[in-house]
This record gives sequence, structure tokens and C-alpha cells, in this order.
Amino acid sequence: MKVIGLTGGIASGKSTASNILKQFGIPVIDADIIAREIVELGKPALNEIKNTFGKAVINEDGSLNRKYLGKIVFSDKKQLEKLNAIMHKRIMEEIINRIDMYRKNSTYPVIIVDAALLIEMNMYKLVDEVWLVVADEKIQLSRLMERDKICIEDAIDRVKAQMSTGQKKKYADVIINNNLDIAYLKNQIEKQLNRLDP
Ligand SMILES: CC(C)(COP(=O)(O)OP(=O)(O)OC[C@H]1O[C@@H](n2cnc3c(N)ncnc32)[C@H](O)[C@@H]1O)[C@@H](O)C(=O)NCCC(=O)NCCS
Ligand SMILES: Nc1ncnc2c1ncn2[C@@H]1O[C@H](COP(=O)(O)OP(=O)(O)OP(=O)(O)O)[C@@H](O)[C@H]1O
Repeated sequence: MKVIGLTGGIASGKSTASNILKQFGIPVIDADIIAREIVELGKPALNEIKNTFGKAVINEDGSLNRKYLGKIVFSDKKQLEKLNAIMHKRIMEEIINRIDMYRKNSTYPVIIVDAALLIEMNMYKLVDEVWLVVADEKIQLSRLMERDKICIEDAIDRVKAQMSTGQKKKYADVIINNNLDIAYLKNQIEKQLNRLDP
């Protein structure tokens, strides 16, 4: 079984690529979903976040106010580091567990780990190949503003909170260009799958 790490900057198109891969019947381990599970009500990470950032980041029903926490951490590197210290070891542990489960119990020829911070968190070492989804920065920013309904300043903050695409390219085995339409994205993914499992 080949484990593919799918990564790319924010709003580059990883989730869109993941959805295409799922349509081909390929299992996807999604780091964003795991990150949300870790901070569900009653989970220890949520308590640590409350102790670190204060009650203001918690909604009235006790859940995490993601929008507000995002505002804090994506505009201040020190705050982001504090959040990463709470989250990343837990996300990584869960991803390793899930990869192990697939390796032991499944006959899938290919599985995907979809993680924005695959390289930043050194998780590229856990996978057999790194696929990097890229889109020109202008396209990335406009898709991000449109999807998250945020202004250009907030969009730039979020892009800057991550390693640059140029740096990420050094770790990539495959570059997937997502500057054009979904059909173009799908076509590149199909070609890569055919290479792995003809
Ligand atoms: C700060 C939080 C609460 C904001 O939540 P929100 O719902 O607004 O955004 P969401 O979780 O959907 O993330 C959107 C995108 O932001 C980027 N992003 C998320 N966390 C980080 C981070 N720590 N550093 C840089 N970029 C990040 C990713 O590209 C991600 O896909 C949330 O992103 C979070 O808990 N982040 C820490 C966990 C993490 O590192 N996740 C990424 C795992 S690879
Ligand atoms: N080829 C495309 N053409 C037009 N819109 C696209 C294309 N690919 C992705 N999008 C849109 O751009 C936005 C960002 O894509 P997506 O959510 O897949 O990015 P992502 O890399 O998963 O982002 P994040 O890091 O925030 O999770 C979405 O609204 C998506 O529908």
C-alpha cells in the first residue's frame, strides 16, 4: 500500500482534490477533521485552549469559537505557536494511528493523508510520496476570500502563517496545478493514480 501525503497552501484546493480522490474510492485521512475532533466538547485540548487563550475563545454552549481563535492566532505568530503546541502532537498521533490501521487491516493500493501542514509538521516523513497542490497566489487569495468571506488582509495573514509554496516544492514528489478548472485538476489526479496502480 502507498501512502500519499496531499498538501498545499490554504485554499490551494486540497479538499477539492481529496473529494475527487474519494470519488475514485480512495480512503482519505483528513487532518482538518481530526483537528476538529480533538477540540470537541469535553476533550482535554479544548480545556488547554481555554486556559491558554481565555474564556473569550469559548462560545456560550462551551464549544470552541473557531472564528475568534483564528483571528487571534493568524495575526500573531507567538499565539499560533501556543495553539500548535496544544494541537500538533495530538493531530500527529491520530494520523499515525490511522495510517497504521490501514497498513495492518486493508487491501487498498493507495490511501491519502490530506494535511495543510504536512511539511511544517514533518509528517512528510510518514508518507511514501508528497503531492503538492499549487495555485498562483492571486487565485489562492481570491478563492480564500470568497470561500471564507474574509477580507484581503485576513486572507494574506492566513497565507503568511504557512510555509511558502516555493519552500514546499522542495519536498514535493508531484506538483498538481490547480490554476484552471476542476476538470483539469481531476485529469492530473487520474494520471497520478494510473501511474501508481495501472
Ligand atoms: C485556528 C482554527 C481554530 C481556525 O479554525 P477555522 O474553522 O477558521 O479554520 P480551519 O480549521 O477550517 O482551517 C482552515 C485552514 O487554515 C489553515 N490552518 C489551520 N491551522 C493552521 C496552523 N496551525 N498554521 C497554519 N495554517 C493553519 C489550513 O490551511 C486549514 O486548512 C483552526 O484552524 C485550528 O484549530 N488550527 C490548529 C490545528 C491545525 O494546525 N490544523 C492544521 C492541521 S494540518
Ligand atoms: N479548480 C478550481 N476552480 C474553481 N474553484 C476552485 C478550484 N479548486 C478549488 N476551488 C475552490 O476554492 C476554494 C478553496 O479550495 P479547497 O477548500 O479545496 O482548498 P484547501 O486547500 O482544502 O483549503 P484549506 O487549506 O483551507 O483547507 C473552495 O471554495 C473551492 O471550491
